[in-house]
Amino acid sequence: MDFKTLFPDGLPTFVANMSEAASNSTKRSFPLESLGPLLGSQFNPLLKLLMVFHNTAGSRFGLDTTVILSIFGFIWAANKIWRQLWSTVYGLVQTYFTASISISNNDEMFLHMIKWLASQPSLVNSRSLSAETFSPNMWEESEENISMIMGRIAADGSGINLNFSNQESKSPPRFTPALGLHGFWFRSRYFRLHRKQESLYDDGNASGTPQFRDKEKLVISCFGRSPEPIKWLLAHAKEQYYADHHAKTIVKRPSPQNMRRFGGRHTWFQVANRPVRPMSTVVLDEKQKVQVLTDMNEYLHPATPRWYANRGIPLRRGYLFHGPPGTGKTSLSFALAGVFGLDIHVISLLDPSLTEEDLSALFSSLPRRCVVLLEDIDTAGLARAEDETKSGEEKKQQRGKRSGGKDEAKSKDDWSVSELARELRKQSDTTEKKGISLSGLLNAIDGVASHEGRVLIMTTNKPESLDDALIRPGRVDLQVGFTNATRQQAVELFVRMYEAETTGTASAPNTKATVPSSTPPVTSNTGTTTTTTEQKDDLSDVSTEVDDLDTSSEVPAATAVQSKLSQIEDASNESPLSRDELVKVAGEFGAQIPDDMSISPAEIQGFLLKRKKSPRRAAAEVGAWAEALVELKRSKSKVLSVQ
Ligand SMILES: Nc1ncnc2c1ncn2[C@@H]1O[C@H](COP(=O)(O)OP(=O)(O)OP(=O)(O)O)[C@@H](O)[C@H]1O
Repeated sequence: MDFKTLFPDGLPTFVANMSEAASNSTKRSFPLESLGPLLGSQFNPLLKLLMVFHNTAGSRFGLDTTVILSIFGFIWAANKIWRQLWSTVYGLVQTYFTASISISNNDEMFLHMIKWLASQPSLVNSRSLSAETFSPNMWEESEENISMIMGRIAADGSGINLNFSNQESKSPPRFTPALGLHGFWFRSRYFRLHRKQESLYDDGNASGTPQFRDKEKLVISCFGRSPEPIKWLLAHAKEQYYADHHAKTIVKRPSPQNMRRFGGRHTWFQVANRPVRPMSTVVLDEKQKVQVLTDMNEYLHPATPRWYANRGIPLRRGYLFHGPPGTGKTSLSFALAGVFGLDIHVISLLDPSLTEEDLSALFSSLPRRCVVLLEDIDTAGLARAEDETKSGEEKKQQRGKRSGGKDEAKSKDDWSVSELARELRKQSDTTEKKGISLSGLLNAIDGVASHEGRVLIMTTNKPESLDDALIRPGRVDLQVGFTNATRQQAVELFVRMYEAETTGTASAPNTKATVPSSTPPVTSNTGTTTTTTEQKDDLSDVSTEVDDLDTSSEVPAATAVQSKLSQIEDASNESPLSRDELVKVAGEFGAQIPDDMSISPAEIQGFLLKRKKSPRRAAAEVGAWAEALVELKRSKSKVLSVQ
């Protein structure tokens, strides 16, 4: 660096100038321009700007820029010191005067806390939020959404059909505190929430490619040396999460394979949260119902684990529900889960991604008490491994048969290309169809490391095709047989279908209706048929009016649609039946169901649903329908002539 150009008058003169400028505040002539060569040409514009500011501040406002710069410097230094001090004090307070609990997003507790935080107005109105799409399920539709849907008319121009095209637009996103620090009050206490995200190196995802995976964590802290207040908060959040649990049955299924690997709450995911199915809605022989209820109640009793342990019996209970399709096996499973307030975990053994290891992991991550439902166990293709089923001699014989009776097998060296290709295909087929073997399933349900406390329900349409090992006592403790509907059950289904409409109560019905001894010709019941024809006439009148509706403006049309809809409903509804009438019509209905039990409750329910507001019409039409259905089954056709 050329000091001569930098300090043409010599360094002492420069220093003297500097001190003169500093001491002479009236002149305010700090030689900023002399810094130019010192800083280099790239700082010239900045220096010029500073000089303009320096000159303006000095000449116009009488300010000394050195003082301003000193103030800024002081503020910066003070800020630095304050921050340092704050972080030291904060660290000390955090270490010695606060308690904290951290929750990983691998745990259910994370969901409880997030749901609770999302319901806190102070937090959802904060400036730093994270938004997520949140779709309420069928039973959580808001009033506002319902009226919005009711107000929209389908694009088919009918003027009466509802339109769901933008149903999602009205469900607001869910807001939760964003990543970072937040503070909130709960029961007069101040809590701090730190929502963190960490990236973890995951070396074996489903695709086999290593990658980074984000993992979230919530750290909740409060003042004081005891974590008790945080525990109360967590307990409260959990309570809120399960607030309506007594009225709902949570249905879970195994998570997708790439999630299952992470274990914990990622093993199972919730697919539904539906209202509890009342036991009374399952039409089944009362004795069987009571038997299974009592058995399960006894098993779930808090004293039972000790009783089992004292006798060295593993704490497991298994039920087999068998019977034709649509006879109520799944319905009873859900009703039982509802009665005992248990979650239901449904596993499909046909899931191609399910391995035996997965199955064991799924069983071992079940909650303490729950219902595990293995549906249609006969279709799962469970096979004993070849070694389990065949003796060595049998296998030898079979090999002999395969080689066409020749003793010496062809050496692999002698294979033709086509034989080689066939063998390779066979091998790849067997690897693809590996799935779950019988021993794999048995191991998962009652192996040494298997979960205790669960209730296992297996359903099947073909109990005779099940392996003896699967249904031996200890694995299946109680069998419940379901049959197609008897006449009496048809009566019960009928009463249950129309009861709410007639008496206003759907729960705890007391079906006193019985099938009359003689079958009355209800189809030729002229009174009923006349009513139906009249209703059809009414309906066509209303439809014509509805076609004339002006749908160009949405709001008046919405009101008009609602009023027309209620007119149509009124027209299709029959006059309400009194309790006695209902019992009588139900009896007439039941009497027309074939007594050879060839129709399932699901089929009867389907028939009634199509006439859900017309009990008399249902009773009038059931004879023809049942006849057509029986004929259809006999001819093995799939096309219904009467519905
Ligand atoms: N016994 C019954 N009581 C009341 N409703 C029944 C009964 N059986 C069937 N249903 C009705 O029929 C429908 C199908 O019943 P569900 O799924 O329970 O039959 P399933 O025996 O499990 O059939 P699948 O063997 O095909 O699985 C349900 O909507 C249910 O309400």
